[in-house]
Amino acid sequence: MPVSLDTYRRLLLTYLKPQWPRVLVLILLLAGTISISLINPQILRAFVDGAGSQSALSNLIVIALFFLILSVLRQVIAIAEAYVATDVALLATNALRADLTLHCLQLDSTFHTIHAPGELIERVDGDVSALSNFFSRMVITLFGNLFLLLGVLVLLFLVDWRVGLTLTIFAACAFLVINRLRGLATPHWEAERQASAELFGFLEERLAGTEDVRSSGATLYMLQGLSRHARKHLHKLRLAIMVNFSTWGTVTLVNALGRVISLLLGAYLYWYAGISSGTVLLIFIYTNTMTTPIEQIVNQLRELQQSAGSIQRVATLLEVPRTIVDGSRTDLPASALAVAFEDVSFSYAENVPVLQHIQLQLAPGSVLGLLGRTGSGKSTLTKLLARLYDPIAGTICLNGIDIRTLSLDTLHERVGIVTQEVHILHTSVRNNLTLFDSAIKDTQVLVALEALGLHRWYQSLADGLDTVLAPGGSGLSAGEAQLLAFARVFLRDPGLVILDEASSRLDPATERLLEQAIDKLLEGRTGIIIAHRLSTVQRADHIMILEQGECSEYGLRQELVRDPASRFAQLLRIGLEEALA
Ligand SMILES: Nc1ncnc2c1ncn2[C@@H]1O[C@H](COP(=O)(O)OP(=O)(O)OP(=O)(O)O)[C@@H](O)[C@H]1O
Repeated sequence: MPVSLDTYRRLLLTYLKPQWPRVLVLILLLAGTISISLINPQILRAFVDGAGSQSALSNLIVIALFFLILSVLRQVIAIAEAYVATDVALLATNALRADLTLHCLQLDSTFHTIHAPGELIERVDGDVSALSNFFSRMVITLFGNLFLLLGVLVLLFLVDWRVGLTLTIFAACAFLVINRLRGLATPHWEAERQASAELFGFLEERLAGTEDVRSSGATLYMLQGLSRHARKHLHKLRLAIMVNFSTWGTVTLVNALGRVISLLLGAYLYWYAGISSGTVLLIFIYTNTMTTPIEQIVNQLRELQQSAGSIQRVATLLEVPRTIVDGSRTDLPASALAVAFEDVSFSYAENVPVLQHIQLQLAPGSVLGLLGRTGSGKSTLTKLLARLYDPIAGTICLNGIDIRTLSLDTLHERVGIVTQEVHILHTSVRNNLTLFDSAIKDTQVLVALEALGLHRWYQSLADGLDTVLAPGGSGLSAGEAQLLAFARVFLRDPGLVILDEASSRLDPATERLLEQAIDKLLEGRTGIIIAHRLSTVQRADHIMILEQGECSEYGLRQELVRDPASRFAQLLRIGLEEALA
């Protein structure tokens, strides 16, 4: 699909406008090189004609020196131009990269379910890098070359109108040919970048699951998949290069034709119109100078073709709307929060209900134990509270405020979630706990570690809070990783804590440590715990049992325990851990 001019315009305006002084310098430098390119052939003509008419040697030396100075100056300007252009490109691409990253982070979970992280990395990095030339040179060079071409044609008209007219017709024909070629390769480059993104997506996904791949003996299968993706990429790349190459070959032929025309014209006018040999040289050099901008324009168009794929994909990504609309209210209290679900229903896909008509009232400071078999919708219910998704019906309130009207920052500050899957970042312990919030002091971090029973672990660290943790937390036990996740939430001091208890069995000592940490975490806070263990369930004031997305039982734990007919009492009799397995 061709990229609309409006897309180009919007991207350029958004990312070049903030750095207009640099862009202005770049334009001035470009104007300098254009002027020198137009003046140099005139000097050469003066030299050749001067030599032909046996002008004084001193005159010729002055002309040669002038030519030399201008040539050096042109190089200096070219270096400055490259420097400023790189600056402009990096600033623009970094800003775009930051915008895309932010946009991806803000997109809802449905989007992230469809797009693998590797694919997004390729989008945010690969495609944006491919756009760097677009920002730094493409438009400026395109216009610069266009001006150079116009300047050459005007000067050729001044030499002789027949020369000017012939070469203008040639330039127009050359443009028509080139224009027809424009856009031919775009779909091929788009397909190439898509194949590249898929290759990266595949690699990322498989490398993230290295242990599973190895332990399940799927290495060969994975390599076959990799080779399939690599083959597809190679095929698309080859096709795109071949289409490009044919464009390029045609342009070279057109340029050679231009040189031949200028030589023939020069020879004709030398014999029949008496122009000087210097002027013949001038016509040839100007025609040469003219073929350069035509070639460069094609070059730029070629790169534009290449980047059109990236531009299209970046623009498409930026246009993916956020289904989760940010609210503006920030007036949640700093204390424990009341939670209410009013007839909430949700589904990931149409007509496949995952939660149906959920009613729930939790007073500030109380704890809900959420039970249910795997796939019953427990995690989904907690995701709705963090607004990773919005319900399709019903309302969720915190302290009587519909969470859709709350600012997402406030919501995420006041609702802390610990999932079973703890993401440990490859950075210092401090950063892992504060999540780069420099307002959190080291003393607070140490208090959190102490409170959650991690002080022994902390003392074993070689560099204290500066100790860098291995990527993915591979150096940590499951219990330690869970406790670190608790500490993260503890430091943010939320009013509601959601805890997806680890279902894996831990050794009794670690389990005790986790129990104490959970107590500490819930102190003075409202809690929702997806519980797998009896000991955890016992700290809940309310119990909710989900079955296939519906609430099959909800009430005060003590009352449910006392009622032998209750589902909860049955679960306790069977044994919670066995019943929920
Ligand atoms: N991102 C998603 N896209 C589509 N369906 C999903 C998604 N996440 C979960 N589901 C489906 O929704 C249903 C409820 O899943 P959910 O993870 O909430 O259950 P759960 O009770 O928390 O299970 P578990 O105890 O195994 O974590 C399941 O059928 C699951 O397959």
